Amino acid sequence: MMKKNKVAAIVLAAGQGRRMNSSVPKQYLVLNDKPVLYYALKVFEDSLVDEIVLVTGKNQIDYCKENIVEKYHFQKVVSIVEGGKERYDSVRIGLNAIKNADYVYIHDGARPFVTNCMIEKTYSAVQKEGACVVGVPVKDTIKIADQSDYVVETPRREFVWTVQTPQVFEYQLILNAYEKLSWNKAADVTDDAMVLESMTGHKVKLVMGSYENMKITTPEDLVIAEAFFKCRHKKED
Ligand SMILES: Nc1ccn([C@@H]2O[C@H](COP(=O)(O)OP(=O)(O)OP(=O)(O)O)[C@@H](O)[C@H]2O)c(=O)n1
Ligand SMILES: C[C@](O)(CO)[C@H](O)COP(=O)(O)O
Repeated sequence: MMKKNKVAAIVLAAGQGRRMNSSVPKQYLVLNDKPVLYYALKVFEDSLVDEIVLVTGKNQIDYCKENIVEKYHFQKVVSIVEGGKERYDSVRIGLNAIKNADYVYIHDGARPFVTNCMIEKTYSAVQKEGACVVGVPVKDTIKIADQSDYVVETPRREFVWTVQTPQVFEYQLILNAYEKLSWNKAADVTDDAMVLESMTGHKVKLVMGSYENMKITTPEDLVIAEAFFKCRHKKED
């Protein structure tokens, strides 16, 4: 693939994993013999991305440097920075840590099943569209509810996707959007595309991801993720 642009990736690992309910933050839990965070870093390390900014939790920089970045020889990790209270704070810190980039990938360190194919597909899309996110069409029927749990709307399923990461943007575009984000709007933010949509109105293209590209969020997700790895090994045998 031809590439002359400068491409950066922010890998987020500064969350506390409250829903995982584990004393060790979920990004460091062991999955198939390696820390959860290893898998996303490995895919970005071996991809078209030029440099990676790793965003970690408070007092975790040295731990990550020794036990992940140096141990697994991730040479594209050019900086490790301490994240913020919410995901959007960590993204903003990550964006500011990038010195020079045309495009930026933003990825949850808690999503170990990102693939090189997703990275390449989104790279093609972002050069054309300026902003794209990986996602999958929903399989269930979705209901929009009111505050008392009564259904107020059933959107047509063919138009409903769940979105994942990576979310990929022209660097300056997403940086400007995050700079505009005020604290009262930030409270509702659950992904990066939403910041761009609400702050600039820029269109965001959906790119087909995979149903495997799950986020490790609650304890049962680890069981499912282990099963995915077992399945992969079986296929390789
Ligand atoms: N302040 C935060 C919060 C989240 N994240 C990262 O964003 C990704 C997605 O967030 P989520 O799954 O919500 O992680 P946690 O915040 O750790 O989980 P919880 O909401 O259950 O506490 C994770 O890779 C997480 O480490 C981050 O870098 N900084
Ligand atoms: C960005 C994200 O992974 C897209 O699905 C998700 O919205 C993160 O949400 P979380 O509440 O921080 O897990």
